[in-house]
Amino acid sequence: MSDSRRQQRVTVLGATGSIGTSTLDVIARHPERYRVHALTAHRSREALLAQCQRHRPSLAVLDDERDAAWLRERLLQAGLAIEVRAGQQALSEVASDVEVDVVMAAIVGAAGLLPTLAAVRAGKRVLLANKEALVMSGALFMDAVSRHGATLLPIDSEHNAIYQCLPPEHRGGLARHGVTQLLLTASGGPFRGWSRERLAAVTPAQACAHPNWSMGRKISVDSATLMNKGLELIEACWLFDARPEQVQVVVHPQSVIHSMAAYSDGSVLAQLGNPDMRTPIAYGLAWPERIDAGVEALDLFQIARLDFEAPDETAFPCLRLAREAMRAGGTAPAILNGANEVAVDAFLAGRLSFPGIGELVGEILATLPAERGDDLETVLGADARARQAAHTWLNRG
Ligand SMILES: NC(=O)C1=CN([C@@H]2O[C@H](COP(=O)(O)OP(=O)(O)OC[C@H]3O[C@@H](n4cnc5c(N)ncnc54)[C@H](OP(=O)(O)O)[C@@H]3O)[C@@H](O)[C@H]2O)C=CC1
Ligand SMILES: CC(=O)[C@@H](O)[C@H](O)COP(=O)(O)O
Ligand SMILES: [Mn+2]
Repeated sequence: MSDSRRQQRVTVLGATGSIGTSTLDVIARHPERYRVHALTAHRSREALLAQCQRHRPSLAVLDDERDAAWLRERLLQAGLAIEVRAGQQALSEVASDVEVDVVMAAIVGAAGLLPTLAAVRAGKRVLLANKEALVMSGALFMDAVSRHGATLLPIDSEHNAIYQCLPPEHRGGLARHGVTQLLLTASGGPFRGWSRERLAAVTPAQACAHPNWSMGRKISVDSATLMNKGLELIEACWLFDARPEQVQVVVHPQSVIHSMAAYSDGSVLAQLGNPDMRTPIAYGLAWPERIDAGVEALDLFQIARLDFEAPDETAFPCLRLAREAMRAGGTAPAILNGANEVAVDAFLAGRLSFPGIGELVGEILATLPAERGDDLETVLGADARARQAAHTWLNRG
């Protein structure tokens, strides 16, 4: 086996989540190519124990020391020599470990920023699902990718699609490669076509019932508010060196076209496939090769039609707020993201209405001034201030 075909050692951050379990599914199909080095979870100790028994990593990480002690004990009883660590720092350690080749960044939210950056700074192949990390720290994240020679592969289905539709060396300005626009598809979520009035009474269960994708609760709510598309617009700007004006959001309810790139000669290249995250995950793991992902072949006769419409930014203001935050620059996207995470938690806990998510994020963006966001301390400070202001807004009389 040549060096490029040596077994790759993979750390999966957020292993117990939707992306994490899909990643392990793809890895298990190719034992000759991949070996699991480390698996991490926040609190799901039973799920992590089952994954350790199945995938036999060298290391496992949980947030709390008591959960870690519980896992250590169970692994010992099972006769498995797996080291268990606890806490935030341990996440960055297993992401940057010299023995690791590939890191799947699949922790949800801002909690993924430091371990993902640790993987980037260690020059790993980083498979980026955790879009919030890039949204928060855009310039410094992309700068770290260049400076440390990391290989960044987008896993978010739309960005993975665009990556596949662009020429291999696309950085340095889209225009140089004849690309005129990126067409970012959106399903429209479970409330596509609903009025603002009707949205007032929606429940967390309704918001989490995505029409096409099975995902974690936070991103499902983001899809329902269109904040997911807003975060993805910002993500696309950083990944592909695009201005917000160069990214057009196209509602496509079937989620079969995962996104497109338009060229100056009139060509539009699209990537299609069944809505199954194992496709972009397999692409990221194997790039530039292709491997079986266990995904059913696309049957166009069964799909029969593909529809397109413009997003409704009146009923769903979060997309506009994200675009404005990207235009404002600096720490504005970190403020948007921090406020949104607090708002989504409050909505899921029954403390905020669905339209309240956009209202809260809009209010925090309007009140907190954005600063230049060139260093990590400033980004983390903006995130903390946004969260504090959002909690104050929620607790107001
Ligand atoms: N699901 C999807 O199809 C897609 C997801 N993404 C992005 O991928 C990321 C993961 O999404 P998804 O898999 O749906 O999320 P899930 O909620 O399903 O999983 C999140 C994972 O992160 C862990 N986690 C949560 N909070 C923390 C924390 N504070 N510290 C450490 N680990 C933590 C969870 O552990 P535990 O189980 O213990 O809580 C779990 O393993 C998100 O950024 C999302 O936007 C992007 C495109 C598609
Ligand atoms: C699978 C994936 O990439 C999600 O981000 C998905 O795009 C969510 O669907 P929406 O288009 O509804 O936001
Ligand atoms: Mn997506």
